[in-house]
Amino acid sequence: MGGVAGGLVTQCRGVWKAGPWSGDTSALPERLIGEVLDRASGPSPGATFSSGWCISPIFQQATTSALVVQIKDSDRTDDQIRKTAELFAGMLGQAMNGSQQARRIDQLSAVLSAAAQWQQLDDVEALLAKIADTATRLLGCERASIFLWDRRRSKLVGRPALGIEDKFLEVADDAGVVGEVLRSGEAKIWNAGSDDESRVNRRVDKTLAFQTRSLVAVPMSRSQDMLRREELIGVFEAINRVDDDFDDSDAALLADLATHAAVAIESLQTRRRLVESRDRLVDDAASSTPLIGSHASIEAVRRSASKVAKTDLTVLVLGKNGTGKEVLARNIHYESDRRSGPFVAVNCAALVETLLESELFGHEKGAFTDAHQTRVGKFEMATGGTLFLDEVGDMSPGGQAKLLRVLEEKVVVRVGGSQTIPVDVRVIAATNQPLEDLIAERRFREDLFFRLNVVSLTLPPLRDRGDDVLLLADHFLEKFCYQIGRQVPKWSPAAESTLQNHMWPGNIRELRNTIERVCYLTSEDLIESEDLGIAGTANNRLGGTVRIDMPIELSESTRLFQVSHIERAIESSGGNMTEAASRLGLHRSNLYRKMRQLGMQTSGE
Ligand SMILES: Nc1ncnc2c1ncn2[C@@H]1O[C@H](COP(=O)(O)OP(=O)(O)OP(=O)(O)O)[C@@H](O)[C@H]1O
Repeated sequence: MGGVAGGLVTQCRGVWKAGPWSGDTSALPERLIGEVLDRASGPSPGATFSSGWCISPIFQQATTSALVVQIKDSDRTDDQIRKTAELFAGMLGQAMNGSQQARRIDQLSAVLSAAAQWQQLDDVEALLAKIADTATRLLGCERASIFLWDRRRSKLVGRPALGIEDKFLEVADDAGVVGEVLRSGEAKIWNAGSDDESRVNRRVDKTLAFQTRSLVAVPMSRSQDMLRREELIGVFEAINRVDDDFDDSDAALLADLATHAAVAIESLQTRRRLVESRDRLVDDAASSTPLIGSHASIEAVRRSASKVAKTDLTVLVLGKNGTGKEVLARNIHYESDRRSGPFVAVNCAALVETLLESELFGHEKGAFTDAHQTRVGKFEMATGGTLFLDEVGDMSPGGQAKLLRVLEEKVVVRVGGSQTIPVDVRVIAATNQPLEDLIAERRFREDLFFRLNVVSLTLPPLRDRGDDVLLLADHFLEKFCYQIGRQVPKWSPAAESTLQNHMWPGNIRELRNTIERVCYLTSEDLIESEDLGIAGTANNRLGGTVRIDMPIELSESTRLFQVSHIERAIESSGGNMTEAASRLGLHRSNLYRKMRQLGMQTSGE
């Protein structure tokens, strides 16, 4: 074309920049270029000649450029020069658009792959550091920082702290460029030299011994709508682009990162809150079933339970009714790695044979007449946790065969279904019956016994636990008094010796029920022996009436009578529920139902 200087000129935030450029740039006709571009319209505007320059505009998605050539001593006609300039401008525009698009695609895929990695982190500090790291790399800048908004204190808390180890930086939420972003909900760019110096919070630079030359900051929000202030969670800032000033394409890239970063931060915080509240619930549940007792036999059981808790072995807990088999099973569960999973208890004796199968393994809709809905069984419910099978010795032969299969294959098939469902469950079984005798009588499968009896723990009867009776009595007294808001009374020496001398055929459950009754029915500061209402005391309930200090309604006294009557039957049957039920003229499962109706504690619930 005969030009002596020329090349590409691009407008960057109001300033013209030449590059690539051949020749001297000092004479760049900035005003003329601006005028030509202001006038130009359409996708391929023609070239303009003026004052010895040929200017051919190039419009792209994000930037405005022009091919600019100084014309001197050309032997070509104006028309030839114009056509050539337009041809080159068109080609350049296409090439630039293509490379811009390719760069954008590269950036977006880098953002997506970074965001996928962020989702896997479960530590907030590590996540923020990783996000800042990604931004620094993708924007080619020196630092990136996330300012989380502490609305209550009107502060923006910078994390990670712009390069200072183990510290964080706090600024007022209306200061500097980040403050502007928070106020407007819009991206802001600041470049030294071309932008107003007073916009930058230099106090931060001083604190960090750092020199900010350029920065871009975008809002971070839970919603796509950045103007919804209530959804803003902070500001994402990148500082000092290494090779250039920041421009709109950097702001767009940072905004993409900010969208994904906000989602990752929010979901991690939600996950953390959920985990914290779950842990609190688990801790509450664990502390609500303490294994009280310091007798040597209990200490030994406690030690073995702690050891076995760390494994996934099946445990068989042996002991008479009410000795605390379920409490021990819960303790093993809460000491194990499965503690955040469910603890599901099933009383095998409380269910008739036909129901037990569907209770344990679930059933499909229509499997039998009453199966109106598909129902998940206890095995499935306990997945990830522990299944406590109480009174396993009372299981029917059919139930035993199915249980054995599940323990061996670790899959269940719902009643009426054909699909096998994998279950990851630790089984703790318990019984008050001598399983060896049941095996000899062919009432319990030997192979199932060996499956269950991998580790066995035996709980002694309460009468063999010495001073544990008093420890447990104090524990229950405090618990029930707390429940009804009553000052904790004291035991008279005679009451203490009655507690210690009683045989406790119903074991800890009987003790618990006795103390509960005492708490509700007496009001004195001192509990006398006869208040206990147990066999051998002057005014016991076996011999006559329970002493009641407080006036109570007829329905309540009827309930108490029934409770007392059932307890008496259980006690005099030595805790054997089948025998107690037959003494009361009830089927065993009906006795359990009645006990539940009366608010009595039955195990396996
Ligand atoms: N060591 C203990 N510390 C505190 N409370 C206990 C302890 N052992 C048992 N209990 C309480 O005694 C009652 C009976 O305990 P649990 O149900 O665990 O006995 P069990 O042996 O499983 O009874 P069953 O044989 O009838 O199923 C419950 O109220 C339980 O909270």
